[in-house]
Amino acid sequence: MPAPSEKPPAKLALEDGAVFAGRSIGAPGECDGEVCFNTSMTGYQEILTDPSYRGQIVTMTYPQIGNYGVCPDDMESGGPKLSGFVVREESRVRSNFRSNTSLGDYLREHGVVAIEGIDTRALVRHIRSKGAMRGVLSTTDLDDASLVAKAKASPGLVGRDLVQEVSPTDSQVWSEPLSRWTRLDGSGAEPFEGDGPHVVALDFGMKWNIPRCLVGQGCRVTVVPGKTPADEILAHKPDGVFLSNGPGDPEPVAYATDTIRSLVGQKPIFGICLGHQLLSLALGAKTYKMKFGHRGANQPVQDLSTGKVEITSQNHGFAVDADSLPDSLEVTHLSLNDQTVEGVNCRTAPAFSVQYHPEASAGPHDSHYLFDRFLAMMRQQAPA
Ligand SMILES: NC(=O)CC[C@H](N)C(=O)O
Repeated sequence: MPAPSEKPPAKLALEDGAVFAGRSIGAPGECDGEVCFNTSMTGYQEILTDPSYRGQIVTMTYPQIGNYGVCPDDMESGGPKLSGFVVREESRVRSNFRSNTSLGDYLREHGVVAIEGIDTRALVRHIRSKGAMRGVLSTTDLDDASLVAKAKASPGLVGRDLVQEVSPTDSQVWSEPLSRWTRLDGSGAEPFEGDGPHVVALDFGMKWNIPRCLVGQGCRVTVVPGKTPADEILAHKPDGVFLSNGPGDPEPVAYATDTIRSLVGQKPIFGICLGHQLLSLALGAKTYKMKFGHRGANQPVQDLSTGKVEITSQNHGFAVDADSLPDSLEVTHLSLNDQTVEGVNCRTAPAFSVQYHPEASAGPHDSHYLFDRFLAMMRQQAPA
């Protein structure tokens, strides 16, 4: 790894004129996107490859990133999906028998523009007080005025369908189980096609740990593109339909809300994150853009049905508006940080969803029980 003095200069500029100068730790080039921050201490690899970060420049609040390298087992998709990456300091050493490459080499290999050496605390305080902002990260243009102009011209997230950039074009049967490093019982990880309830997963940019968890529950899992219409989904004869996470604003993904609306009541449905927002929209609720969102592995959520608090992994910048819920939807989970909606249940049909990530990766496993709830719902609805 090059010494800090040998790393080329890089700059991050925000649309409001703030500019942060640092050093490049990734590929040469320039990217734009919404600048957000994640408070996880670990999980940078899962964050880099989570397709929900499409269109975003992610800042890690934890000050040193890269310490445990990059491991082939910890991918959440086929490669980085975000726009750019910001850290306080890239670790000079990587120490992990599971890793096969360093963070910097991985970023360069995949063309990710990334910066270190900026005051990430100042950047995060800026975004927290002023709200999420568009930005530009560059190693090729270091002129402040030019960068700020480019940040202002960046399209942002609102009103764009980013799902189509990360959703697959073909269906596949999923057989990869949880890696043995994340299995709660520590057992091996041979490919496995479950013989339990058949789940058709609508992939809007799905994190791979979700189908791994479903297979871990014994489910047979068929992953289909996010644009798959209802009749094609039903032709797979599913016992349940899963709605995945995914990037950007849920409102423009109208083809998915139409599909979901016609599936509600026909099959048990479980949605995570974007899937939760799309289910809520399909049933008549509204979504809105949050000031700076929830991203981290330490977000407290209360399950209102049990009163229990779970610490959750989250990544979202939009949310379901509690005041817009139709009578058919009830709030089941609340954020204890800001009282926003974290889960809903349909009163009239077997369908529920959460705004956070029970598949963890990275993050705590407190919410894994939601996969059990989905399994129980499918078993209950199955014809005798
Ligand atoms: N992880 C997700 O599915 C994110 C959902 C949506 N893109 C948001 O930012 O709110």
